[in-house]
Amino acid sequence: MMTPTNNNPKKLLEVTQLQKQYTNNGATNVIFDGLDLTVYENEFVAILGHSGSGKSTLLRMIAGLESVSGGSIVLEDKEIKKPGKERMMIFQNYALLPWLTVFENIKLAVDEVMPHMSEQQKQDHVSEHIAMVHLEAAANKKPSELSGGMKQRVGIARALAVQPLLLLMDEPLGALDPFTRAKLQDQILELYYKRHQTIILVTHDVEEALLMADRIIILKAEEVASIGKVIEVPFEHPRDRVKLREHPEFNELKNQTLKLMEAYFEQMQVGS
Ligand SMILES: Nc1ncnc2c1ncn2[C@@H]1O[C@H](COP(=O)(O)OP(=O)(O)OP(=O)(O)O)[C@@H](O)[C@H]1O
Repeated sequence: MMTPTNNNPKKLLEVTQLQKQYTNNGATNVIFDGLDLTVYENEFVAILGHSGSGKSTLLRMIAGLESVSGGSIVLEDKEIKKPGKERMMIFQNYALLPWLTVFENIKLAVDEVMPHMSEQQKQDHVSEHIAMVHLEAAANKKPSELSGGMKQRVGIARALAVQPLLLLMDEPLGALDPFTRAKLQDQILELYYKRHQTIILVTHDVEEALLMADRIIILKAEEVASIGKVIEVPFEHPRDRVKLREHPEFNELKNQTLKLMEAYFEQMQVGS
């Protein structure tokens, strides 16, 4: 695990003096004006912030789905200009192809990024990832036959099958009921431990961020969006949600974070 005590963590992603603005009908809306952020290898970073604080815009720029207006985003010495297979994004709305089965949805991604593998190797690779998210029994089902939680597990399996350097998750569990959500949080953590996957997770949920992340970046939006606070989450991995919820430090940190976000929200209301 990437922990604050790791002596010499390797930088994976460097966001430097990032600027982003949108111009619509001649009016310019500046979202970021000089944001800096470093993410280290094998780190789990959560980006928290209220609606409109720029979380999705930042993640989409890291994914290469959105252009930057200034500054740079560099992944392992390579500047990000467009989407690439070393960064996989998981969306809230699953983004599965409805006419393909679970197996075929994942296979499509594998075919695209692993052309050097034999057909048998690719099929084994897909099966292995289906097993990883415990969906063996649903391998030949279409997305319409699956629950929301199952669809999201397909999305996770598909993203991990591509073996990205960086996994980007934009509110991936936002549409799920609390129990399915908790189960998937645990499964994502399990994959994080097994694969040493570097992850950036965008979420509104303070408890989710504290339960999962090594470090939490809280965005605030006044005139422009910026990093309001960085929290190094002090709890050892692997984490147990039941024990953590009873931990006084967990509750203290949760309350402090909520208060801070409320204050940022108030400031935004005043500014807008
Ligand atoms: N295509 C666009 N054109 C103009 N402004 C945009 C565009 N996309 C986003 N914005 C603006 O950028 C700001 C940040 O939006 P963003 O969606 O990144 O916030 P967010 O924190 O992800 O919000 P939410 O939690 O509601 O998803 C908002 O003020 C939004 O209006």
